[in-house]
Amino acid sequence: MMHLNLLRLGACRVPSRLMSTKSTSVEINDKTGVAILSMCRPPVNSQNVQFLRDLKSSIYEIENNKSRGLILTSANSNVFSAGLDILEMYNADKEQLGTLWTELQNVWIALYGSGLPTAAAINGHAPAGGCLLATACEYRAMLPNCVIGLNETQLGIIAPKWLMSGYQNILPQRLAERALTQGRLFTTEEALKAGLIDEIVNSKEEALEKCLNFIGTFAKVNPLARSLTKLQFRAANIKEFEKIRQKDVEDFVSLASRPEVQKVMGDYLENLKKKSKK
Ligand SMILES: CCCCCC/C=C\CC(=O)SCCNC(=O)CCNC(=O)[C@H](O)C(C)(C)COP(=O)(O)OP(=O)(O)OC[C@H]1O[C@@H](n2cnc3c(N)ncnc32)[C@H](O)[C@@H]1OP(=O)(O)O
Repeated sequence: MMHLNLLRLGACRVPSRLMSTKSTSVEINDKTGVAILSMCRPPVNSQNVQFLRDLKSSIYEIENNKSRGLILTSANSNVFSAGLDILEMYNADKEQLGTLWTELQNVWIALYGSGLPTAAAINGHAPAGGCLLATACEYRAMLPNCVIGLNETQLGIIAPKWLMSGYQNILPQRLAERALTQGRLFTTEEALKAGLIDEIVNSKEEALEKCLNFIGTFAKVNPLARSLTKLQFRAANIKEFEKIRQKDVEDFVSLASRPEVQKVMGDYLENLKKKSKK
């Protein structure tokens, strides 16, 4: 069914502009002005340095092109994003770890601090860094039988405060604290109940349609007023992040390079590989 807001945005088959990088592709519908940013780094959109750089440049390109909104999704059929590429954290030297973390920060601030309406069409699993991207957006529609959450404590690592901002924007404090300390991954159904996602959908197409509808709710709102209002809500988290940005990289490098943390990562990787061979 074609929804009212979709009609307001004039969604129909119209020419689209395409832009792409090695691991992202962007389609901007000329009529709606809404950009669909697809992550395409098979098999699981794990976030290595190049992928994060591509994502950042696509986000800024969409912002600079004066798109009407941004929908983040995955070109992979069952994973939105598996989070940071553990292969790039395991046995990495301090410089590599610092670069990876800096690029993750850059992507987060580009998305969380975007003035555009942002929505995530979560068409697959979204653990850790995948959840980070989804919760940086303003709206989430997700497919059933998937998981989403910040499971860092299960890897022996700690999500810094800025990384928790998405959770804190969305979940009640008590629930956010419990989920983070447990390293809990929510099923789609649990995520809806907790308020971590907005809707459950049956297909990627429906997820995109719901996201487009969400963006359509702003069709009659002045874009600058909307954007400044959004950023006022996010200003305290952004300011706090900018204050600790450099130290946060140092903390990550120091923690991630500890032998006991490297051992947990190595074991975790091995289990992932064993599981995928079954
Ligand atoms: C020190 C301070 C740090 C602070 C905070 C850190 C912030 C973010 C941290 C992170 O993002 S850490 C990454 C955490 N990610 C995960 O725990 C997810 C792990 N992956 C999975 O659970 C599953 O892969 C999946 C996403 C549910 C998908 O399952 P599926 O069955 O579809 O695919 P698999 O067979 O498991 O995997 C295919 C293939 O990909 C490899 N792989 C999966 N995830 C990662 C990853 N994150 N990094 C690198 N590689 C990954 C997996 O090993 C398989 O490889 P092959 O065996 O085929 O070679």
